[in-house]
Amino acid sequence: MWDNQRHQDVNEPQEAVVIDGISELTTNDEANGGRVADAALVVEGDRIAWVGPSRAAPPADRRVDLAGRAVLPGWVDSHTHLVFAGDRTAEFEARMAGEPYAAGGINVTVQATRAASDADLEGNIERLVAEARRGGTTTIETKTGYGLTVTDEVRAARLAGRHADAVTFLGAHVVPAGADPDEYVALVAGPMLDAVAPLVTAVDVFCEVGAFDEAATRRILDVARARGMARRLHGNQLGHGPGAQLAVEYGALSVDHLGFLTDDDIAALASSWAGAGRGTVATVLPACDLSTRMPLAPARRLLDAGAVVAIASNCNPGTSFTTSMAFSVATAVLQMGLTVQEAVRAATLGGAIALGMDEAGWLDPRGAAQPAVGVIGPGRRADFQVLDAPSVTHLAYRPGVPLTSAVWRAGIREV
Ligand SMILES: N=CN[C@@H](CCC(=O)O)C(=O)O
Ligand SMILES: [Zn+2]
Repeated sequence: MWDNQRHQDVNEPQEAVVIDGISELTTNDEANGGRVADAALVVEGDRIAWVGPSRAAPPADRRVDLAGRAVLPGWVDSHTHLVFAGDRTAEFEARMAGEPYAAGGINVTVQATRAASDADLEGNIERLVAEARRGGTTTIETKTGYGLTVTDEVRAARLAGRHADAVTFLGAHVVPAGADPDEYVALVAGPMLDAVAPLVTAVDVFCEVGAFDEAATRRILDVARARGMARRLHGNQLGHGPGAQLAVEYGALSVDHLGFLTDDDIAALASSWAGAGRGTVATVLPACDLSTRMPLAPARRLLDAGAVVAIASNCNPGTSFTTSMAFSVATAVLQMGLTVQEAVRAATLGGAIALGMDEAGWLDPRGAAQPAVGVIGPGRRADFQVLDAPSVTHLAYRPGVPLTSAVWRAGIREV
């Protein structure tokens, strides 16, 4: 029977642990059609060593019996903003009373974040990463963007890099209160980017009315591309804009939000995957769409057109104060028209593709090369979650119920 004790010895070199009694194993691996019934898997060190039907499981040093529970990859949350202080409860209450969301609220968090100590900021990141882990998240990206001075953005990147698997530079979040817009864009694309570059893995711009227009977005993306840095965009969140098309043009890893897309935008995102290289992932943020009372991103149309879709939490104090990927998945199923399997894939492998972590050798913020994530298959990082349910269908069938009962990351049971 599955016990709830943490297994401290799992990461001993080459110890083989067979996880057996899996009613349904979601692998995201084409080698087995993405799913294996009555399955087992073997963990060795920090990797998956074997996956297959229970009856064929090889001998191992230790056996864990899941007694008919479902296993799936750990969530890969490819979009969060965890480096902040303060909260925006009052703004949320006003929104629920009918006020529209406006990007200007970001400056409220900027003031609180600048005033906070390193210890307070780091404690907040740690708490939120731990909360995400309890909910099944094994890989998490986070962004700067509530500092908006060279010193504060560097501090955010440094603190984020101690706890997140990927750190994105979002100096181009909004123009800080009192700053000249042109001068601020020059600062972001110049000295600020120079200072944060060693600490981050990608550059992001909030391309939206009230944040950065097309010309400013191009200016920053041109510099990021010339430096060989990965690009991503916040786009098409508050209205239709050029974000999705710019993301494809600049070969961005992802464009995120996407509540306002034309057929042409959807076609561009889909056709970005037509060639041999990587395209741009369409990342939808269901919890944010609900919390801002904005239109839901057209995830169904994106998938039908052939786009690669990711689901992320967008955890931040303004538009989406949740780390729950399970809630995001359930919402994508119940409100956006995805099947459970599509939503689970988007929240695991989709996120890994959006972060460039679906292939081995990606570098974490400490500079260590990591095995691929998002798939449960031989050689992949041993990141997976156990549900207190017989299938992933229960994630949407029983919405709001905390079904994740164990979480393994890099071969270690952490929850
Ligand atoms: N859209 C831009 N940035 C965040 C919101 C940040 C905030 O309101 O504090 C987002 O992804 O939703
Ligand atoms: Zn965001």
